[in-house]
Amino acid sequence: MRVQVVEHPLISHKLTQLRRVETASNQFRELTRELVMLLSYEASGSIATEPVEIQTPVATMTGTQLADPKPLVVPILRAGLGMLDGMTAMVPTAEVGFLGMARNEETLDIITYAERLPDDLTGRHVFVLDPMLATGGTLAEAIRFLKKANAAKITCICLLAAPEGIERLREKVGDIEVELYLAAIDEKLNEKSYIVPGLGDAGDRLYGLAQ
Ligand SMILES: O=P(O)(O)OC[C@H]1O[C@H](OP(=O)(O)OP(=O)(O)O)[C@H](O)[C@@H]1O
Ligand SMILES: O=c1cc[nH]c(=O)[nH]1
Ligand SMILES: [Mg+2]
Repeated sequence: MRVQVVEHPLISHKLTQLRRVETASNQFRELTRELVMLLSYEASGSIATEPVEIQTPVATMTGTQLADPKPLVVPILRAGLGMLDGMTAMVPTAEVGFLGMARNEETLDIITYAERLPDDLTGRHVFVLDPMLATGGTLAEAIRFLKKANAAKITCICLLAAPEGIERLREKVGDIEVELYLAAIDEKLNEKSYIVPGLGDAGDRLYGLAQ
């Protein structure tokens, strides 16, 4: 698994604003959208393209377009939904599938309450969106679904990760090609498996209420 922290002054600035406890939900949503647009520029660097003949007002030329099969973007509900808009703005041909997952805050078990993915992902490049990689349980379970459907390549975009979660994910993903793009790797998990210093519960901060 390849892990890349995307370093850029705008990402650092916006992430710092996002972390602040006083940042309200509407601002949190806008910052999330902007951060995903910046991260997706790097994360989509290996997306497949093909040549296309076009006519400009002056001449014909061979240009470039995103190739088929179309990339699939999969936000993990709830919090990943806050990243969808920024991603589809940047990757206009993308199709969208959904995974609804919640971690039981006592046992840390993952409950999958919604799954709307194509049955067959053979040859498809899948982008998974979830702002937080804490213990790694949620992302590992999402990758298991995508592997089962035969995805060719999986690129995960997260805002924050804990080192413990990255290690767990590394052990779990096995032989499939997985990339992980992040705005930052934080210090650790606390006793409730929240990322420290983190930004709190991303879903609650985006949508303003508890599950
Ligand atoms: O790495 P893990 O330990 O599995 O934790 C990370 C998960 O926790 C959060 O979702 P949550 O379960 O709070 O659901 P929500 O998005 O509905 O708030 C977050 O968005 C990840 O999906
Ligand atoms: O810090 C954390 C850990 C899990 N889920 C979150 O939203 N935040
Ligand atoms: Mg939550």
